[in-house]
Amino acid sequence: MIRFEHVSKRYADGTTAVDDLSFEVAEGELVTLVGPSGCGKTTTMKMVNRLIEPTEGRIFLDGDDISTIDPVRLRRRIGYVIQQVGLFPHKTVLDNTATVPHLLGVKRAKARERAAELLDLVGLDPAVFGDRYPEQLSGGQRQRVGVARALAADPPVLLMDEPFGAVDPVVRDHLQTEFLRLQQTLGKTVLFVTHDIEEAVRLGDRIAVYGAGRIEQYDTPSAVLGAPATDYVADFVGADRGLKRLSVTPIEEDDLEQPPVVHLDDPLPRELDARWAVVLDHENNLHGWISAEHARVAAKKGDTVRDHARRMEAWLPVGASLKQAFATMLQHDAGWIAVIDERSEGRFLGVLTPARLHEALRRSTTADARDIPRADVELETVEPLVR
Ligand SMILES: Nc1ncnc2c1ncn2[C@@H]1O[C@H](COP(=O)(O)OP(=O)(O)OP(=O)(O)O)[C@@H](O)[C@H]1O
Repeated sequence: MIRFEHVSKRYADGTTAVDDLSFEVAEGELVTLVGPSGCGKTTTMKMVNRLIEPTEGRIFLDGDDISTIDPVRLRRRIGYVIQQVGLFPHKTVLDNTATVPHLLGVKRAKARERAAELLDLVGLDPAVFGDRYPEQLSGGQRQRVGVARALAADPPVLLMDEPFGAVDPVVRDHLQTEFLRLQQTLGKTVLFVTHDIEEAVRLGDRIAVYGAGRIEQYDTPSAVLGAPATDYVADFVGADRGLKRLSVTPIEEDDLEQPPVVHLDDPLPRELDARWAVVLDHENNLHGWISAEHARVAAKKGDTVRDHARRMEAWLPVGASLKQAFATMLQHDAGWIAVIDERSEGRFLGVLTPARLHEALRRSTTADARDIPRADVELETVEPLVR
């Protein structure tokens, strides 16, 4: 979708901002450009919508050499979101969002209707926010309007230059989550500039790690964290890259253990093979859990599992990250968490234990380019604890 071929940019004062850059972004892919200040990320991005012209090389959009496309027409195919959102202060939120389609000839009423849909999509109720002016919004809300406005003409490509850079970490986290959700439905081709490796890892299908004017590594978050190509990349992603890998490694079905299972309407078991069992309903959806000790001591004649099952607090859908799994274990002080299939209304798939979590983390980096020796000592497996 976007292809850079030997692109360089040298400014008049002799600064080489970008040096012989070649890379490709596939259709529907979200690529984050990450690196320290001044390494050429913004220059790279602005060359795509021709706000900056390269000194050498060519850039293709959907097979077309962009130097042959009129810049105004080119920019209609490309949404642009920047940190200083640049909303028109004298226009309402709705009119700000409707501006581009209206300029492109869409009737005003139709453009406003579409704008309302988009505001809804980015989490702003048009009935509440539509008539406000930009100064009546929080920083996070302004950024949302910026994203809605960039999407208004439904461009296939989005360029986003530190769009969430000016808001506090909590709002930023929300905006990232919302944007990922949005991207799942929209499937735009996105170039996203950030200097924050956490953000790059969280959002990117692939990450381009920049050194001065060059890409040092272009790969998936898991590969960049698990096998940094150079010492520079290893330093940039940080000594805690192992921890960061937790957030990009999903829980898979193969990671799960199968504990004893009982059903809601079963008679209460007198004996269990373990200290607890998972309780399922008649469709094998997760209901809760039951402790063997409790079942043995508290049971009265004729009790069923339903009378003694406890709610399951610690659970996650398959595909959630190992970081979420770890956080959930800590939050609920649980030695294991249940994993369900959300697509089939909560069918129980198995449980993730700390030992399995460790194995999954290993799986995420089968090869470590820097050959850091692994600790091959297995700890005694501790029996899972359930409170
Ligand atoms: N108009 C210009 N004239 C001369 N040098 C420039 C110009 N614009 C940018 N540069 C230089 O080009 C280099 C790359 O700048 P660029 O804005 O692409 O970096 P960046 O990685 O986006 O940085 P930041 O994260 O700080 O925004 C920097 O050294 C910058 O000083």
